[in-house]
Amino acid sequence: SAMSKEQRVLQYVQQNASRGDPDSVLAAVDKFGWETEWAMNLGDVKGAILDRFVKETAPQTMLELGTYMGYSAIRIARLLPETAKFMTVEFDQENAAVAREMIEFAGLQNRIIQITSDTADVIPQLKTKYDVETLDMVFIDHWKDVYVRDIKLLETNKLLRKGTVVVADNIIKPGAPEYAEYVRTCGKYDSTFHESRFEYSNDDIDGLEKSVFRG
Ligand SMILES: Oc1cc(-c2ccc(F)cc2)cc2cncnc12
Ligand SMILES: [Mg+2]
Repeated sequence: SAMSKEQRVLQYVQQNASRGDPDSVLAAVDKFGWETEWAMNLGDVKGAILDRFVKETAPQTMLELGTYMGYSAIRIARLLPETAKFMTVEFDQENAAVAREMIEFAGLQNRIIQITSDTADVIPQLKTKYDVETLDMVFIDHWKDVYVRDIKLLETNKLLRKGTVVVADNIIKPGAPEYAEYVRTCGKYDSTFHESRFEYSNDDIDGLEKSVFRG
C-alpha cells in the first residue's frame, strides 16, 4: 500500500541526511516540512526555544509525552549527556515505528527509551517499571485534551519535585486553553508563555508554556 506521510518523511531523511548525525536528520525533516509536506512535529522555530530550555535545565531525567516521528526526541536527546535517562511515549503504533527508525538513523537509540503505550498507563509505572525517582524535565506534545489529565497524573504519582520544568507545545494552535488556565492559576507552578510561530508556517502564531513546579 502507499506510504503514509510519516513514512515519506522517514524516506526523505534516510536519503538526504547522514546516518549518526542528529543535526542533519533535524535539518532534513525541517526542509521537508517547509518545502514539501507540512507535518505536526515541533519544527525548527519552536525547536530552538525548546533547545534553550533543555540546555538551561540540563536534565538527568527527562520525559516526553508524544513522540510522533521522533523529531523532538532527537532534538532533546542530542543535547543530553550519555548518563541521562530520557523516556518518550507514543500511543500510535505506526508513528512509533517511524520514530524508532528515525531515532536509529540519527544514532540516538541508546539515549532514548521509546515506549509505545497510552501515557495514562505509563505515568503510574514510571517509578516501579522505569526506575524513575522524580523528573527533572517534561515535554508535553500529544493530544491537547489530555494535557491536564497527564500533568495531574504526574503530580499525584509524585513524579515532580521543586524545580521540575514542564514545557508544553501548542498552547495557541490548536490550543490548550484548559491546560494554560490550570498551570497558570492552580498555584503549583511558576508559568510563562513563550510566543513563537506554528510549525512550518510564517504567519500562524503558536507558543510553548514553561511551568516550573514549586514543590
Ligand atoms: O504541534 C501540533 C499541531 C497539531 C495540529 C494539527 C492540525 C492543525 F490544523 C493544527 C494543529 C496537532 C498536534 C498533535 N499532537 C502534537 N502536536 C500537534
Ligand atoms: Mg505539537
